[in-house]
Amino acid sequence: MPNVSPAVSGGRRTGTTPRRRSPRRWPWRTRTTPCALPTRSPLWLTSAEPWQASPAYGVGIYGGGMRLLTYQRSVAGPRAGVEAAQWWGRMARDPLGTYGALARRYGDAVQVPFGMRRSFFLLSRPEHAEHVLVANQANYVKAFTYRPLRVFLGDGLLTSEGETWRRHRRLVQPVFAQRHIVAYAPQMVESTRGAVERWPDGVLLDAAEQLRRLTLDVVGRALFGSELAGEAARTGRSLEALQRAAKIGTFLPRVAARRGLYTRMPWLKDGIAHLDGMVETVVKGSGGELLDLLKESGGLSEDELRDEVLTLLLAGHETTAASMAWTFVLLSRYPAARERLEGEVDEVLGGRDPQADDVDRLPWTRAVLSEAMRLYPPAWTIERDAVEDDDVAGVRIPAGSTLAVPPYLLHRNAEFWPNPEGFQPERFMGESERPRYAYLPFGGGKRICVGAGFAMLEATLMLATISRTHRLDLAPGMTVPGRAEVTYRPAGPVPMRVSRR
Ligand code: HEM
Repeated sequence: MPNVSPAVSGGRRTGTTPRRRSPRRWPWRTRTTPCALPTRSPLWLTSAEPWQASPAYGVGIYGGGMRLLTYQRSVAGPRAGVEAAQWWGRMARDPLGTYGALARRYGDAVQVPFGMRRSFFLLSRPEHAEHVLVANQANYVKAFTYRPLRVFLGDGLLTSEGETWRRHRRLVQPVFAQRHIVAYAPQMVESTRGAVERWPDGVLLDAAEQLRRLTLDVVGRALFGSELAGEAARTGRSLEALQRAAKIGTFLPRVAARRGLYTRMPWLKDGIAHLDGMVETVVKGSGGELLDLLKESGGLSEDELRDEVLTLLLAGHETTAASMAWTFVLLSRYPAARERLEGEVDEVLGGRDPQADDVDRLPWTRAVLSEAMRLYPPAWTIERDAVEDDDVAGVRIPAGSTLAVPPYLLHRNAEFWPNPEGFQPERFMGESERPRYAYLPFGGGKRICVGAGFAMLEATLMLATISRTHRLDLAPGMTVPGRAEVTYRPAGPVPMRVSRR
């Protein structure tokens, strides 16, 4: 983030002119050349090729000296200098809230200057997402915001690029093919049934913790043949630390090694040591199908194998746990949707636990999950850096810019989602006229979530298995705030009363 410090200039009172408070001005702002077109005017937004018409200028203090910075402004947004710096300050504290505020103030495409002549673009229309993630995906790499995560996940699928990413993806993808993942269904149901039977009737439990434990158990057993449920509480805390570090690290310069992060965030060390230990245990274990495949491929070095195992363990349980927690919170708030869900589960399953081929016969159950992921997408933002200049559905993007296409904003764009804040699973029943990229909980293009099919199967089976016998009710008077870091999840414990149906 640029180091911009405000200064104040005031005029001395002369003669007998009545005392008037002179407006305080930022000195560089008085010298700023305004855009030829006002950035917030509708004219500006409808101009045929606005970026050709006028660059925007900003002056700020960078690297100790005052410099004039030019930004090719193609869409509305805060001005370079203090105004942009204030937004960056907000973003560091509350990224999701600030993205929402920027979109409300400036519209579906927002440009926020940062650093030396670079810009961040916040794009929240389906055609933006389609262009960046699919149509011209070759022009985009994972954004610099993934840099702190990369320090820990290294060459794992989530954070690698280029030939390394292609090699890993070719290895891992076959394990997640539809015909393969149905074989994990019995394990998913067995783990869920085991967990649910241990829940004492009528007692308040932390649902977030219980569901994290369950998803870690499923991923550990199904993919790696390891029992990890007992590690869930510590893993949860380690992940909290990792996510916080990833958020803070985005705003630190030169974060390229663990040591650099530990110096600034010593509290991180314990958590990372725990995750490393867990990966070590998994790698040394006898393995599930995925681990065997990764080991036997001969295509991965030892370090790459560890990076991949850690990536799949983390990406594969935290996201599903968050979406399950949000789903139960919503069901507790919307009893009619819950009754319909229980009715469907009772009718289709007739008193037994579900199997993989029941999933197609549980449309309302799947719609409930899809709607929960619309309102609370665990991967709430997707970010890329542009390699070359581009034109994203009318927004001119200079090379080196960073772009965010946040599912959180796309999923709440009122143009495509009437009553965007309402929980209405019926939106997902039957065909829809919506553009394909108005909904992208699993991303899109070549970097689409490799575990999407696994996650949907797991979540549907879990929800049906739990709802067949149990109900979860949010403790009276509880509100559940979210925390958006790498994932968007409940900010703390989610106390819910478990009762047998
Ligand atoms: C509800 C659950 C899940 C959600 C919402 C989710 C969401 C996402 C999204 C949006 C991406 C794309 C990120 C980007 O383009 O920058 C992604 C990537 C990925 N996800 Fe998931 N995910 C879920 C579950 C899983 C599961 C169960 C696994 C594995 C067991 C998994 C493994 C991965 C991996 C390895 C990547 C990186 C893929 C690549 O870049 O090639 N995810 N996920």
